[in-house]
Amino acid sequence: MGLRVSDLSVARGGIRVLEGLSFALAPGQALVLRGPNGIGKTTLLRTIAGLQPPVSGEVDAPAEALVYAGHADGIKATLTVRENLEFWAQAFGNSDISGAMAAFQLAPLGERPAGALSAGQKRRLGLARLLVTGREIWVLDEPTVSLDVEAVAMFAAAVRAHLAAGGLAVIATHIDLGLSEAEVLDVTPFKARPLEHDDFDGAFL
Ligand SMILES: Nc1ncnc2c1ncn2[C@@H]1O[C@H](COP(=O)(O)OP(=O)(O)OP(=O)(O)O)[C@@H](O)[C@H]1O
Repeated sequence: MGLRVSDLSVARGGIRVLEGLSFALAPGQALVLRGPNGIGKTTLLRTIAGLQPPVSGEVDAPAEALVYAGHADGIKATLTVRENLEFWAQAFGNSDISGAMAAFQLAPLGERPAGALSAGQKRRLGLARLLVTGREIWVLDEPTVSLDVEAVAMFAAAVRAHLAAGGLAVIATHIDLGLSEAEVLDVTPFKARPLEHDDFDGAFL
């Protein structure tokens, strides 16, 4: 089960931001997306995740194998850390949250309402959620925001374990995750050119 992106163009707010992107990932592979603020990484990830349609081109990935984690936490503030994970595990047809709790060292926070966590702790919970989904394709937008060095290492280890188990991941990040095995794609050269009018005069008439 892989992910293939072919000649993809994506738009935000009706304006094309990236065009002509192609890449393929096989099980066990990770791709890190780089590029300056506003270039279109979030837009690309949302398109890959099927949350918005492409302008043109194709994303070939089984939707039922994919999970997207974006900027919004999606954490239920009144549930405890443990209950949040149990809720998500159940939503994805799983029950065992122990691996996820351990990977992000959440046991000491298990009975705390998620609303009472710090930003970095919330992020750790949000990332732990990936593990309970059991899904193969992780599409992650800035997963390490608010994380300290130790938590970034937890995340990198979780990605590595995911890849070793035959998963794959596309990750937009500005920081070095220390994942030397990941391919890096700078999307800057794929910035969409301004639209050219076929009928230049017509635009003024
Ligand atoms: N709701 C919106 N309506 C219109 N344009 C938007 C909207 N949200 C973002 N944009 C614009 O779309 C472009 C692509 O944004 P996107 O969030 O995909 O970039 P990014 O590469 O993820 O940036 P960052 O590194 O800052 O997260 C930017 O120029 C941005 O200003």
